[in-house]
Amino acid sequence: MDMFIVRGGERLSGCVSVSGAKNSALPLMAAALACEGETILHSIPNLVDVSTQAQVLSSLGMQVDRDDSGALRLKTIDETACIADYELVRRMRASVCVLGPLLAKRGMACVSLPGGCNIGDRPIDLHLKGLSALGAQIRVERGYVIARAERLRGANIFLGGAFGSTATGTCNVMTAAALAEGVTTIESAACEPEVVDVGNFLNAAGAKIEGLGTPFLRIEGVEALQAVEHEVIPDRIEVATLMIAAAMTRGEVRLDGVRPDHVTAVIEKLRDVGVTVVLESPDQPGRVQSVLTKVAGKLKSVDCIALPYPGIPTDVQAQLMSLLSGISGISIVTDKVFPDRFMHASELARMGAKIRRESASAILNGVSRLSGACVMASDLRASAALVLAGLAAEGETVIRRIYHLDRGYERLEEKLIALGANVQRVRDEPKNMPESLKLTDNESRPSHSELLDALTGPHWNQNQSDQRAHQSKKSNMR
Ligand SMILES: CC(=O)N[C@H]1[C@@H](OP(=O)(O)OP(=O)(O)OC[C@H]2O[C@@H](n3ccc(=O)[nH]c3=O)[C@H](O)[C@@H]2O)O[C@H](CO)[C@@H](O)[C@@H]1O
Ligand SMILES: C=C(OP(=O)(O)O)C(=O)O
Repeated sequence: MDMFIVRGGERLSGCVSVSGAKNSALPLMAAALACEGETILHSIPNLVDVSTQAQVLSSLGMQVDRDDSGALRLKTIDETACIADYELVRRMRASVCVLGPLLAKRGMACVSLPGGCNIGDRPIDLHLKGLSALGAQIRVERGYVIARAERLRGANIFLGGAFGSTATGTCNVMTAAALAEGVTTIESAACEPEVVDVGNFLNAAGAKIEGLGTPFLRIEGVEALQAVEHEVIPDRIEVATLMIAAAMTRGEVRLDGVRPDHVTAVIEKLRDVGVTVVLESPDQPGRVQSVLTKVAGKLKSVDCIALPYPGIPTDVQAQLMSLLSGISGISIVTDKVFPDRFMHASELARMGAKIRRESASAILNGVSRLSGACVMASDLRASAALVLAGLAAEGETVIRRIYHLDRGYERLEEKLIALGANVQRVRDEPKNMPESLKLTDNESRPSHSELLDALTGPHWNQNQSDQRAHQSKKSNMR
């Protein structure tokens, strides 16, 4: 297992390019199951999740190769397979996206209930509701969704749940409906750009989907989909993460290959905080372009709420919390998509953040500077939030269980290093722990002497007699 050692305090500056979107790439790969011929996907990021999805698809009879240009080529060579095994599917959420295409194309599917980031309740009832409405017979047995259908038939489907719509669920139902007989309408469809990307891919392959990007989709089923070549959209979550990294280090960073209209809510929030964000072509936000993020003056605390698109993405909530933890004043961060997605709060607290949880919100009392510590990544975006906190913190931060990060960011540390950050990837072994975080018993805690220094050091507002008392206590303790 690897860990990161981040030495904080470097101001990020320079330019990096954004990778293709993970949350587009994965359902797109699954949608290739529904097509005849060879699908070619460009700008698929090189991620652990992408190789897991490739393994899921190989187990379902697809040949998946990366060619010399970096494009992913996917072709069905055996249509008889229909079991997506627990061992693979448990590793990530998007593997459930094979369910709709399998049912529509092969008439049967046996797919393990999916895994994914541990960010709260993640049922798939809406996926199953939509596919059942299309005429599939579905049972959940021993951890698997077992589904059959002769020919799916169009239906009117409402995909809204308690916390909005479902992104992967919309991809599943939309792909199945594209090959169903007759017309399907989906109300409360997810509007996320990644869902639109999958819809555009299906339309290029011959599907008839109207209303993409709105909550109402009308899908006229077709007999077959013909494989096409497709370019994955830029990763808006990576864009937001790097913009926040620039803000937290008071840096100046240009990102190439951004769709600004996919991150409008984040840009607006950063501007509220006092960050300057300059678009290359402000009159054409729907065009892929460069975006400059820089900080000149003082930053201020703000409240923010993670919502379904076009709101602030829940996948950026942790990174924003990291930013706001280090800005003086009170900020309230609320997550209306995953109300329990606050695993990063206790780790940020190790770095000095003052955070109080209240149901779906975290109340932050921003500190002037976070301090380096040894922290544990709990999920993908929590990992990113901790890396950002480490960049801004005083001293060294060790982030363990960085494998979460590798699921969803392509070469993040390389990009940060290119921008001037001091980040090192090392094996998670006691010998690699930096001196500042080492203890004699090889645990990653500060030494007793450092703790005593903190108790008696100059950071206190003490009168002289208090200081003398602390000093004498310190010598007794030694
Ligand atoms: C691979 C992928 O694309 N992952 C993204 C996708 O996850 P994913 O598609 O799993 O997330 P959903 O959009 O389905 O979940 C949104 C909300 O709906 C609820 N829900 C979902 C499905 C369902 O059948 N029933 C139900 O109640 C969820 O618990 C959650 O509260 O969208 C999330 C929300 O933007 C992002 O955080 C994930 O990064
Ligand atoms: C939650 C995420 O991923 P997944 O849905 O694959 O768990 C994410 O990308 O932040």
